[in-house]
Amino acid sequence: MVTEHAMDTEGARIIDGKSIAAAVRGEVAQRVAELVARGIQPGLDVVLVGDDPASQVYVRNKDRAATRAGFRVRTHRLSAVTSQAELEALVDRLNADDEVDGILVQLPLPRGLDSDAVVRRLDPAKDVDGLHPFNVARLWMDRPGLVPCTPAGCIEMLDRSGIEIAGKRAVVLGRSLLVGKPIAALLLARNATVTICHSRTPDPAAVCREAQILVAAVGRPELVRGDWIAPGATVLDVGINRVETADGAGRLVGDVHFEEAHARAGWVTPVPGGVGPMTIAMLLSNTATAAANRRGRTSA
Ligand SMILES: NC(=O)C1=CN([C@@H]2O[C@H](COP(=O)(O)OP(=O)(O)OC[C@H]3O[C@@H](n4cnc5c(N)ncnc54)[C@H](OP(=O)(O)O)[C@@H]3O)[C@@H](O)[C@H]2O)C=CC1
Ligand SMILES: Nc1nc(=O)c2c([nH]1)NC[C@@H]1CN(c3ccc(C(=O)N[C@@H](CCC(=O)O)C(=O)O)cc3)C=[N+]21
Ligand SMILES: [Mg+2]
Repeated sequence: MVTEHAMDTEGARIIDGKSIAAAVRGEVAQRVAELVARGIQPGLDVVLVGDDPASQVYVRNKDRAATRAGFRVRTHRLSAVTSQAELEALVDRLNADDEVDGILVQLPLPRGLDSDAVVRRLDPAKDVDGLHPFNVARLWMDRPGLVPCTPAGCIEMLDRSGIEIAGKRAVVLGRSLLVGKPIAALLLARNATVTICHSRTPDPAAVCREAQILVAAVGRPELVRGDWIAPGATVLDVGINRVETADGAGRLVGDVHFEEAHARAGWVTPVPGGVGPMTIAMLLSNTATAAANRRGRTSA
């Protein structure tokens, strides 16, 4: 196997999402500075309904990163009892506002709200999460569009770590519209042979053991154990799970048991400090792209 040399007694190499994300954010800041020099102030509006814990982590880190990269950022915090009509009215308002380049509606929405209807209502040109059916179709057609941030971040981490995708066997655990499916589409577009596992897959451990690239996006703390991982494989851990600790403080863990993965894999992403920071960097990149596309590249 190509990656065998990477596995030695010291364990897997860590893919440092934090530092790769910092490099991406630096490049985005440059693009933002160019827009600002043309009199364009790119703006990102985030909608958070209720108090999903993973969304709270996202909002906290995203606001600061976006501001530092030169964006105008606004977070609309709505109560968990917001109605569908109120939420859609906000989306309409943001669609119509020319100062808004990117709109991100945090998922999952609280019970009773129809996220599909909300996402369909977004202006696809402002859909920096890449979830509108237009952008989903573009993704599966291998045409450039706004690509979901976490999947785009996973590919960026592989590329910037020099990990080959073409010809590899890839297994994606999870089939959500936000993460699992778009990651599978991007790996497929890059000529990996892709298998998708989900909650009805018999013996997912056996399927995962076939993977040269394994992406875990299930939202199950440390589901993936060492014996799910082929020696030398690349393991990307998308999971963001808050678990209780004895001192009551709680801590963040991924969908992969990090120590066991580290002992077997060739490359592994940590949680925190792995895929999460990349999601934010790619969100900023998408917002800069949306701003450049919307406001015209030739006007200056
Ligand atoms: N790092 C980051 O930037 C981001 C992290 N996340 C995190 O990633 C995780 C996944 O998010 P998301 O995709 O939105 O979650 P969803 O809950 O929408 O999807 C989970 C998927 O995992 C599958 N699944 C659940 N349990 C198992 C199991 N035991 N074995 C196999 N498959 C299983 C489900 O299968 P089925 O379809 O059959 O129900 C489903 O397809 C969460 O921890 C989330 O917080 C999310 C976005 C960004
Ligand atoms: N429409 C939508 N798009 C999303 O992309 C989306 C979403 N809804 N809902 C919630 C999930 C979760 N998510 C995270 C992104 C970054 C971190 C992140 O920054 N993590 C850091 C922070 C760690 C910390 O603060 O302790 C890390 O992993 O190192 C976390 C979680 C995006 N999501
Ligand atoms: Mg995303």
